[in-house]
Amino acid sequence: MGSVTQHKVPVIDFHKENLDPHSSCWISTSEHVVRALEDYGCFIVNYDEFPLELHEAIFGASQKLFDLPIQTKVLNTSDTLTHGYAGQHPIAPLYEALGIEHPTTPQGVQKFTNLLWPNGNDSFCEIALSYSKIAAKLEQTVMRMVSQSYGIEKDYEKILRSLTYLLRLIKYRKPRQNENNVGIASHTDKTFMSIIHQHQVKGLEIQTKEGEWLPIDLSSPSSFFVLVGDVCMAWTNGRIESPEHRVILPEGIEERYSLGLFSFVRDSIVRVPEELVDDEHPLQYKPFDHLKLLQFFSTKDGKVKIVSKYDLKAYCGV
Ligand SMILES: O=C(O)CCC(=O)C(=O)O
Ligand SMILES: [Fe+2]
Repeated sequence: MGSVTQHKVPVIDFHKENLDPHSSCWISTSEHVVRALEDYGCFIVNYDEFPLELHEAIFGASQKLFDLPIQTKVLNTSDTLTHGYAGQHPIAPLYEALGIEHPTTPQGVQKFTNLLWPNGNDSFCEIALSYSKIAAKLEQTVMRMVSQSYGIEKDYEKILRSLTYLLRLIKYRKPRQNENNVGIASHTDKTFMSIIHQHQVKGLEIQTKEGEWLPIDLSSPSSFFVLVGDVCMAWTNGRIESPEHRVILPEGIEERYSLGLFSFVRDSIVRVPEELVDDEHPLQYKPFDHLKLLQFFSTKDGKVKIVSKYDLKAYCGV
């Protein structure tokens, strides 16, 4: 009988001391982060810097947003695929989402707020901006650790100059009779990186490389889920892989709210850094344009297709 390994998504604490790049624990934390990403493509982070009040505030704000009439919510359109309102889709009937473009800037949140609340909503602006800045900082800390470990900081600086964010606010309603409880079917994110936060109700699951589904338990209000998108997988020449994930709504819940801070590389070609290509690691992905990748994986009516990481090879595989 072979031994059975119990897989568990790694949990890493980020606090003041290990977030100082000059500290000795920065190095050990970086090693932990890189190992988690290489093994699972994701990890849970307990992020000390995140205030409890902001957790309550952003989900309170999100609830009010989804309570707006549908005619108002559909005003949230975008020139960029997957960046605007999504809902009532036959393949994901429980899922509804709105997207704030450039949410780490006052102009970005203001533009979104003006559209949905023509009489203004300063509190929403303030909350969405504070939340997005903290989540973006978390992503950048993680990627600094990764790029330092791989010796590709210069390449990361270049990516960072072209990086734009989208804050997606998501609501899943409970299934009606005869509907199944799949909130979002198995997929990998077509992002550079994704940072997920949730409110009380569980349901997010990831698939390990061995094919096992693991629940993501974000039990504390300061827990976040960091996951690699397909674009980061290609950029690291497959050193880290984007994990398949899905949302299965637990029995008996009324609804589930979550938030995704997603990053995209705009107006710049993504190339695998030379340092990550050698005899042992031949080049796997050709240089590509992130927004064209979104187009490649979208249907004619502008909806993103639910596809896996293996499909990326069809777009930019060598
Ligand atoms: O709601 C969640 O927890 C995850 C959402 C997700 O995977 C996505 O929007 O791509
Ligand atoms: Fe996702």
